[in-house]
Amino acid sequence: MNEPLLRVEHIKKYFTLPSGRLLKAVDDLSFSVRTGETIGIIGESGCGKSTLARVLAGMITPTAGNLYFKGQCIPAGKRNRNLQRAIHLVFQDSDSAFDPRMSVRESLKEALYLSGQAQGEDNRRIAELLQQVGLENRYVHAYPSELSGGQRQRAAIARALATRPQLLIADEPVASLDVSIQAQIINLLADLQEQEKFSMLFIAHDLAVVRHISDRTLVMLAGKIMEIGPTEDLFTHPAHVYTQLLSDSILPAKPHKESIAMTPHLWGKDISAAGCLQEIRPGHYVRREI
Ligand SMILES: Nc1ncnc2c1ncn2[C@@H]1O[C@H](COP(=O)(O)OP(=O)(O)OP(=O)(O)O)[C@@H](O)[C@H]1O
Repeated sequence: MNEPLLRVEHIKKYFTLPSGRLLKAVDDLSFSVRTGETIGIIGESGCGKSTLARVLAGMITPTAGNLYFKGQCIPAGKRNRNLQRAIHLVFQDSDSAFDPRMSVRESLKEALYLSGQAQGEDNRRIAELLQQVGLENRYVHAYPSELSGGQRQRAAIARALATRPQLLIADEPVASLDVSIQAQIINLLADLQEQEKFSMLFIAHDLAVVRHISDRTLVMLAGKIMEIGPTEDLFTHPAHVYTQLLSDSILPAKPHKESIAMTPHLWGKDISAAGCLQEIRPGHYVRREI
């Protein structure tokens, strides 16, 4: 069997809060990302999606666990430039993703430089990137504040593409955009993935979008995987009670802070507690109590 692009093995990320309490934001996650596939990651606010994204993108060091990129172990906190180029994160808030003092051209140039691409090629490559993301060339000298939210997100995607990533992690990439623009950006990401053949982790609260764009879907609760499987199978026959609640929209997409800690205890027992993932259908795993 082919080695997956990325193998995530028993990754944990714990934070020590000022009160001294240990917050298990990501708690022993294991899964693989295959070349060219999109995995949607869903789960209510605070379940650890962004923390997982930041660990995978090398922005924070995991408390424990291992990552393997194309079979090679990536030592925690020791990411080289090749890997930084290979895994790229696109945030929800494209505003803060840019240096406000740098024009679109300067940001793209910097990304090309950091990814070690030939400098004489800059102008051609920048024009090509802007065209790929549907941003008119006249915006090349614009500053982030001069762009609309949708244009800024296109520029952020162009910058991600500049490094020719093999894995793009999109963390709520359309959440801050007008509804009318959201579909454009989603379709853009899907088209680019088709062209460039990168793998994608797509984090979103909007289940319809995840269902539309993902080959497989991973459901998180309290830092753990509750269910992972082929998207259509998972949405049509959700096997974990939490997935059923999410897909029936019984749980609000963005719950109040107080309800976050409540959810695992909805039925008087902790549905995210111990247990292990069991395969119920080919490639479809569900957390079951031991
Ligand atoms: N640097 C940090 N220090 C302490 N706690 C943190 C830190 N970063 C995240 N957390 C906590 O870890 C938990 C998971 O946060 P995370 O942002 O990963 O959730 P999320 O599922 O992405 O939420 P959302 O959907 O609202 O973006 C939350 O309780 C959050 O408050």
